[in-house]
Amino acid sequence: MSAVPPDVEEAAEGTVLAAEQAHLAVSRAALRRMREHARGLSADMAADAVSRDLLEAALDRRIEALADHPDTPLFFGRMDSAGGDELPPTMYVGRRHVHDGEVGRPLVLDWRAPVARAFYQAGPADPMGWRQRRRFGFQGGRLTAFEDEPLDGSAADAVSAILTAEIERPRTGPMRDIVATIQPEQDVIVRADLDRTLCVQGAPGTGKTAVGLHRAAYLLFTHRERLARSGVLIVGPSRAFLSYISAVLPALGEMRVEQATVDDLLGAATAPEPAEVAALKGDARMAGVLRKALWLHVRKPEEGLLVPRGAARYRLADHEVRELVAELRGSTRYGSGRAVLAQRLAHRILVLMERRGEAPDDRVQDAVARSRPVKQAIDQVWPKLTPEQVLFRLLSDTDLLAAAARGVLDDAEQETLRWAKPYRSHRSAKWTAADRALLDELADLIERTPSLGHLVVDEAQDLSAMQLRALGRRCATGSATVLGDLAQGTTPWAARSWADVLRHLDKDGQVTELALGFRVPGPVLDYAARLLPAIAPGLAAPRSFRLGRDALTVRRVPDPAAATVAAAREALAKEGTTGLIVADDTVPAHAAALAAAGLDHAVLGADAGHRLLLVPVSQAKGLEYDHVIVVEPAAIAGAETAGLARLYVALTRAVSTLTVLHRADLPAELAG
Ligand SMILES: Nc1ncnc2c1ncn2[C@@H]1O[C@H](COP(=O)(O)OP(=O)(O)OP(=O)(O)O)[C@@H](O)[C@H]1O
Repeated sequence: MSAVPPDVEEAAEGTVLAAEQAHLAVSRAALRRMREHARGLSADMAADAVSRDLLEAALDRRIEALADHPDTPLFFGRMDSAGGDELPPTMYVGRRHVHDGEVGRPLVLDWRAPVARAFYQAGPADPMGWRQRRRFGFQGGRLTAFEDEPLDGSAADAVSAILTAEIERPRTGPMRDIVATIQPEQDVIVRADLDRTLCVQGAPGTGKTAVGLHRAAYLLFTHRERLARSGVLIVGPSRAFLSYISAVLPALGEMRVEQATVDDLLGAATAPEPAEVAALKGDARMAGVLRKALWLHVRKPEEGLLVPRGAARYRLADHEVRELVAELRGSTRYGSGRAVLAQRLAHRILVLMERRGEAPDDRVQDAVARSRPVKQAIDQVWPKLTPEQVLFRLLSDTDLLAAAARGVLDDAEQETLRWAKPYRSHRSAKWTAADRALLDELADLIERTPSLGHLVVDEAQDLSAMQLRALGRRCATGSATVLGDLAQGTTPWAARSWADVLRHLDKDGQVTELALGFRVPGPVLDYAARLLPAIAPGLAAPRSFRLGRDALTVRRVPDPAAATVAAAREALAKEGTTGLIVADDTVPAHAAALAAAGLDHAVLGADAGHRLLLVPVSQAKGLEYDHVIVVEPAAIAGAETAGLARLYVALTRAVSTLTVLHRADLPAELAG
């Protein structure tokens, strides 16, 4: 076979590139027309004012979604078919459908369309009817390169340069979507059916968060109507994390997905508490204790019921009331039980009326159910309660706690739970993070919590059984994508197995693993992995996609403060962001040192616009920076029970370089 001369090859490539640029220009013009068309649509055809408002809002969203962002490529891939009848000869894959208005010819297909799956999944083992995959390289919005991959197995097993460039690109701001480079094993998770709950274990930087967000976008596209009604929620570990990921879904055209921390959902803590108390309150056994505590408030009726109606008086004997209460006790939500009991009592009275020859209808039953004697009887037997009242009593009333916890918690555990200094009332009580999950459990025992269509839970390893139950009931009729890493668990109640997590969520789910890291360079990941035998002995050491030969520097320094300033200055001279991760209690000292040295910086959370961020280690989870400086690992490891796991999180935030500075000896597990 004769080789094609380089200049001829270059010219041919130039022609192909020009043709692709022309297709981009045509697609952009078509998108502009689609947007103009949407602008021209009127909401006036709506039947009434409410429908008009809804339609107007939908049109506004449509117009917004059709905006052409000059910096994001409209398509990033192309597939050429192998010639069968079922597939189009060519398909361009991009962030949204773009079609030619006149004939409706598709110019770009949304990456979430079923046919577009081939762009991510087709390979020599299964070309799925396609002959070739083409990836495009962009600079800003300009198409500058392309790369072809035959799907018949004739290509050398080379790694795509465009993919490598995308993964190695310096990070400059909030997280970006990965829609152009989703990997086959990630795509399987992204496109899993809506009714499947998936649990993804993955080492740092394997793309769990990215996959969770793309799955939300995929599900919203594929089940638009159903999920528009029931809703999708992303739950993340901190506000800083949510702000970091906040741009991803809007970039994929999904403007209306809720994002929340567990605190946002359950309420923030107003009091701290020792780890061992928190761990016990987070234990799944508390669900049974709370249930019992609540139902212990239903008293055995000692009296019958007397209902006067006009001149007549109707009487139910005490045993009849007892029977009705016993039937209902524990078989309904506590709150609805009150209403049902009122109706059943009223019904019995109605039967008495009929026996006396009256002909009462439903309205009479309702009136009796709402009458004063019935209300009084119910308030006595089945009192109205708030979650706060019940938890207040449980944590302050030794007898109630003993009765509710009998056979479940031993004496020492009951002692641990009880407030050492009880509050004066449920109104003045301060609640801890663990209490918030208990209150949520009680709220659900009283009134059913509404369920969403899908929940994405990130950093799920950090949630207690009781918090997981709170999330599980928020997707009781839906499904969940559960993401996390058992090695990064830092809470007193961190999960030890995903089977446990799924059980607490009350979901039948499948556990899968992502094994290839896209963030952390190989040498840095290997270094951090020295901690794994101590923090998660069951997990295999992660692999990295990235070589990053000079990525790791570990330096013992006589003056950490000065060395930190020097390292920060050095990092700032390079491209991208720098995260200076330090033990929480040393943040003010480091901030002062950076300010004194005149280095522009912000403490994480205060302001997103700075290239140098000072990060309290407790806030680092889920985040990433091009350059990371970790100061005094021993201080981080020594500050809390799960200190080594916290250190593992800190050491795995770097995209390009990690510098570890220490004066004290490194923790033995890391020293190697
Ligand atoms: N297929 C991919 N193509 C390009 N970039 C990717 C891909 N998968 C992951 N990344 C990038 O790798 C980085 C890490 O991804 P992500 O934050 O989702 O990982 P994670 O598993 O959630 O990490 P952690 O456990 O540390 O929170 C991100 O910058 C993400 O954009």
